[in-house]
Amino acid sequence: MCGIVGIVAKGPVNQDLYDALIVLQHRGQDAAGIMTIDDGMFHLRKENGLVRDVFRTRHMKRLTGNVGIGHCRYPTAGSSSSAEAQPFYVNSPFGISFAHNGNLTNAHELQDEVFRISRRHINTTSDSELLLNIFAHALQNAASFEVHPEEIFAAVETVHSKIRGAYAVVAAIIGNGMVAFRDPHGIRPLVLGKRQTEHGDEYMVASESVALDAVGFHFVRDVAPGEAVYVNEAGELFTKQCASKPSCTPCIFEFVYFARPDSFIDGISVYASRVNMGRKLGEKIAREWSDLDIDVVIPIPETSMDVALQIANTLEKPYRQGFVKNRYIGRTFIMPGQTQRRKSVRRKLNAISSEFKGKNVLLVDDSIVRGTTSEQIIEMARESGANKVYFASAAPEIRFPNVYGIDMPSANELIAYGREIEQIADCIKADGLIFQDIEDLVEAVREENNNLTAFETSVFTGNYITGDVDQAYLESIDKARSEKAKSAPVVQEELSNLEMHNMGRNA
Ligand SMILES: O=P(O)(O)OC[C@H]1O[C@H](OP(=O)(O)OP(=O)(O)O)[C@H](O)[C@@H]1O
Ligand SMILES: NC(=O)CC[C@H](N)C(=O)O
Ligand SMILES: [Mg+2]
Repeated sequence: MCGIVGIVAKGPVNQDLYDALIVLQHRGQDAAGIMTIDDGMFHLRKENGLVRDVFRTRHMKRLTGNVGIGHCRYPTAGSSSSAEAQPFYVNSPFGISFAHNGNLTNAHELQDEVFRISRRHINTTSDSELLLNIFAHALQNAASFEVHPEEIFAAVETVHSKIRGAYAVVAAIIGNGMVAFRDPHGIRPLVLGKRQTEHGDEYMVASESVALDAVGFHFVRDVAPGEAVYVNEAGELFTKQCASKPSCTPCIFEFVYFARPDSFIDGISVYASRVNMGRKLGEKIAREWSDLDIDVVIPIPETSMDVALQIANTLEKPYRQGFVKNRYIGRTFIMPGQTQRRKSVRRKLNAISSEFKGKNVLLVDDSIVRGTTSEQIIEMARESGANKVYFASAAPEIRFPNVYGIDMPSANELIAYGREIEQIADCIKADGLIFQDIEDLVEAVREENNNLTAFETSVFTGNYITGDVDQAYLESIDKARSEKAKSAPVVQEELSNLEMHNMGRNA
């Protein structure tokens, strides 16, 4: 997952973009970037690292201008070279900078077309750079220097017709303004916000509504699946549905894990959906484990806390904080390699022994993906003297790779792949293990907005909403992006890709 943001304001946007990226940090910890437009020039700073480390005062001072976009990255395609940090940039037409959350499923086929037909060179292995070039080529024939909104929307229509996969995009065009659009299935989230000033209205788009809150924009609405939003430099807003058959099927994993609880996605409070998940799972535990003597419910910080509290309420059992999270360590799951992920669990979480000693504990997590966290946490609970250790997951068993912006390319790496629940329990050494049912998960989220009829649930069901994902594609991403592939020497070479960054005229 990545975080994207874009602002067209009446004054400098650098600080607001930075503050928005800080609250979107949970969506991508590998790299961050901001590109602003000032006086017909782009100013760019992007680098590997957390937002707070990438931007120093000297960079912020150079990021001048009233229009800009930002990105924090969690790679799902290409390499983790800083050259693939975003925003990306092309010089033609006009000069376009571009940031993308999601993952394309037909990037490979398009690569050849972009070179042979569009005569455009892609200098990285990033699917986002490819997407930018498809958009740029579609806009190439705009009639005048000042692009008409209809020309922007026609370019987005072309993008929709060529691209498959998940994409929430924001772009800034020199001399024109900001464009944002969302894929026709609405897999990745995107919201529109507005701020009124004495000089006129300012607009902002962001991956999550929490970014609007952080910088004082009020939430206007979600960008609809397939829709494009264009704000010109004068601050006028234009919108158009650019997909022929849009449908709203957001990624359910946003609600399970990715998004912050204080965000709203497609009319759904992420927090409320997690409370509902806790209630549903609590009811299942009460039904199926009525004979178990659970003394205490303990969350595995941070994301599962809202779920665990509701499970405790439903079971009428005490809720206790048995693990303390080190506030300076980021999310484990979105770290780039398994070695780093394994090491970080114990650095990040420490047990309060008194909460475990002699007790039958029910540990709760939002999901079990590779089993990195659950296995170590159960070991820690036992070292702290727990009697029995039961484990509950607010998401069902994850058995299928993700192709839409979550870096889970390889079924073999998923602990539930090819295993029944008892076997998974054996692997993580739990005395009992229970998963949410998929119907209950969907219902928990849908309860908050009945207008949504379906979600992107492929990691649980193997049904990919875009309908174009076959075994050959899954094998190709497994080959390219599995842990084994990532540790192969070829990736090291890839890291030395030309790191073509552009700091603008004043660099
Ligand atoms: O089975 P695994 O492969 O370990 O993945 C699942 C775990 O990873 C995530 O936590 P993470 O530490 O990323 O973030 P959090 O602090 O938001 O819970 C998630 O909340 C689970 O705890
Ligand atoms: N997680 C994401 O949204 C990733 C965006 C893009 N596919 C990249 O790898 O950079
Ligand atoms: Mg977690």
